[in-house]
Amino acid sequence: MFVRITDTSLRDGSHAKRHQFTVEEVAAVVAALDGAGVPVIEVAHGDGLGGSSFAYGFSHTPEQELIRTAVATARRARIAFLMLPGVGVKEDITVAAGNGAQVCRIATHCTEADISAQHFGLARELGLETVGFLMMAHSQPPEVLAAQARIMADAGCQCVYVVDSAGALVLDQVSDRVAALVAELGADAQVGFHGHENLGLGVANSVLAVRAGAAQVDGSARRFGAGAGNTPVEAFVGVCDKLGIQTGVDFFAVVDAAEDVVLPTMPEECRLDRMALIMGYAGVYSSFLKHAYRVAQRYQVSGAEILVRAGARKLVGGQEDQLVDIALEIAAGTAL
Ligand SMILES: C[C@H](O)CC(=O)C(=O)O
Ligand SMILES: [Mn+2]
Repeated sequence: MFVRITDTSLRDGSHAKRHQFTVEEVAAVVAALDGAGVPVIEVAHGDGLGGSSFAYGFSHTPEQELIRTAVATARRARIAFLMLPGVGVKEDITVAAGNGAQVCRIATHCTEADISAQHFGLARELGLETVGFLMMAHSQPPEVLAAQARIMADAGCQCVYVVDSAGALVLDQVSDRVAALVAELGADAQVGFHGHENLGLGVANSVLAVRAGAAQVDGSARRFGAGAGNTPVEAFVGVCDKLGIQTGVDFFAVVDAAEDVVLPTMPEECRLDRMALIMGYAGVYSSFLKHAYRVAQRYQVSGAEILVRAGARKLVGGQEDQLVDIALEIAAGTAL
């Protein structure tokens, strides 16, 4: 059994770093992960191409420059980028392809796959490999996700990911969703899994995804990602070795890369603390974490309560501004 790993430290980790990656950091991380045999490395603003903005946070360095750096550094790894239709535009895909990126990952909320069709079409015309992200996958049952995956595959997506954006999926809930996509897509497209650590299940969930038929799995060195971070790629590689699942990644080299190269770029370790746990428990989009801290501080209300209410409202990516509404409600004493 083989699973292809994509490391997303330089994209999902961008949330945890408030999008402040430098060219030097990207070059160092790509060199280390590529040297360890990680086959795909994702580089972009945390919210994908075009994410650098007042709403999501401005990047330190333009993402296309970071992509060029990654492409120039990698010897074996394919460089991937993420884009959310509406945050980025098709021109961003063309520019990234021109900069040498090879894998185009298009993310939509898990009931909105239809907005990805023209982006997959363009990516395939440009000769890019295509991956689709069905975000907030805990919020829909397997059959709904499978139907959405079909829309992406028919539009030219070569691997549809079950994306546990909130780190809310628990064990069999991953297997069931991945299995439903595998049954729906058959030979038309692969299935992938992207986990978050908010309930401490990134590695276990990812193993179950592979056992249910996932051919691609995401992780981040040192868990560097939104919320409590992503599936720790070095631990996942070690567990795969023990289970006889081939990854092509050198365990000792990726452990060194995580500790010696990725960790120094992190503002702090991604923690499984109160806020992160509440995100997993309440089903809140992991990238809301830093926004919730900021809003809680500004309005002097409980960040934990903001997250509980965000979960109850079933907010989706792009609704970051509603965290302010929630904080004002809490400050006004409005009941949930
Ligand atoms: C834009 C999001 O951060 C994509 C992602 O990694 C997720 O939903 O999880
Ligand atoms: Mn993520």
